[in-house]
Amino acid sequence: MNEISLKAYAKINIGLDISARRDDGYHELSTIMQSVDLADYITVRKLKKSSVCTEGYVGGNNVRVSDSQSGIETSGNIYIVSDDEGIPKDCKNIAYKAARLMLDEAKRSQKGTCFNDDLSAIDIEIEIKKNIPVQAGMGGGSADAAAVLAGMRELFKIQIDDIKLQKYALSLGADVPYCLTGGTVLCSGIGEVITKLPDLVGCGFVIIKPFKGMSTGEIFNEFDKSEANGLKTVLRPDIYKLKAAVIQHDLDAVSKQAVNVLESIVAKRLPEIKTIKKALYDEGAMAASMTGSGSAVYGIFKDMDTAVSSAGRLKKTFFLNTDVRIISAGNINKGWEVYRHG
Ligand SMILES: C[C@@](CO)(OP(=O)(O)O)[C@H](O)COP(=O)(O)OP(=O)(O)OC[C@H]1O[C@@H](n2ccc(N)nc2=O)[C@H](O)[C@@H]1O
Ligand SMILES: Nc1ncnc2c1ncn2[C@@H]1O[C@H](COP(=O)(O)OP(=O)(O)O)[C@@H](O)[C@H]1O
Repeated sequence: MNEISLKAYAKINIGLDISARRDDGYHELSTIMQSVDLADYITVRKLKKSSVCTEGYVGGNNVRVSDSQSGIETSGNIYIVSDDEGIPKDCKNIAYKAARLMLDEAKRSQKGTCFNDDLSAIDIEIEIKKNIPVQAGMGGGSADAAAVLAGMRELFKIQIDDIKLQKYALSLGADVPYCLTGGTVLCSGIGEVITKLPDLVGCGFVIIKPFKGMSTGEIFNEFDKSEANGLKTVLRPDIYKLKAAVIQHDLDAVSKQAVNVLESIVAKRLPEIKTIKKALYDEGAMAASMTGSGSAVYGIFKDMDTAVSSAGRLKKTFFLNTDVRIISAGNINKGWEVYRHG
């Protein structure tokens, strides 16, 4: 097998509460995470060293940059190729970091075995076809990283268990362990304590992403400042009620708890959040809330057909000639899946 292709699914946060700030700056949170059927397409490819183009090679819309440009100690080049001009193509790409961990792991586990690949003779190309909006609170980069971890384990037949893979995932970012698991899940800790819940079936989502994205770190910083100034967000979800509602498949009760404590912070910077929520409610959404640290907002609709027709109407009417992206999506019970071996 020379390559593996995977879908890396986006997530939304249904309800997000923050309980504490840890000494390392991370925040303890509670949130229901839900995978949605909007995916980046990831291909991990083995390349013979000689077949690799020179550093900084530009082909079509794709840019390849080798990690030797990053100045870090490396063994084996990793190339990021993407149709999205906005995401990093070097060691700053989280998919790159995942590939580096797994390539090193492959080399360690190859020692003393009769493995087919001569790892010193190959480079890795990670191709990312981006569909998940960036800086949306939809975990796009985290999903890409999780797919690379899972894909490389299979491609190189690396003998590591799920526990170690989850550890690697957490070292990459707070959302990555969830993206390895996917589906309907209660996440706590900084995101790594994962409790599987029954699939939230039946409903549909309309997701609206304003043109401007949000940096997760900046939003958590502002949240801290707002607390310090006595502006503590008053609207909080009751996560216990939310969890119970998911278990009972009670979509009305789920909708009542779809509240995100980071939303008011982002809405101060982006007035569009309020406008988008109103438009979703006017369309009959059972709830409308920002996902993660923003800037995308989702509406919960009673079924997928209603979500699709509402998204169509919003595109043609309220948001016509407006710089927002409108997506209708259903839920899915996984974070990633392999769709091709090559
Ligand atoms: C807020 C959430 C909710 O699902 O989603 P996004 O909006 O990013 O999609 C996540 O907790 C984001 O997870 P992730 O995007 O992986 O965060 P990381 O890269 O690990 O951290 C980026 C920065 O966010 C802050 N951070 C992140 C997670 C967390 N529980 N507490 C934090 O304080 C830290 O300042 C950190 O430096
Ligand atoms: N594979 C990737 N896909 C998207 N963004 C990436 C990727 N690798 C690194 N990034 C950087 O991570 C930041 C956060 O991106 P993203 O994962 O979309 O955030 P969020 O989870 O908040 O939606 C972006 O500013 C982007 O430059």
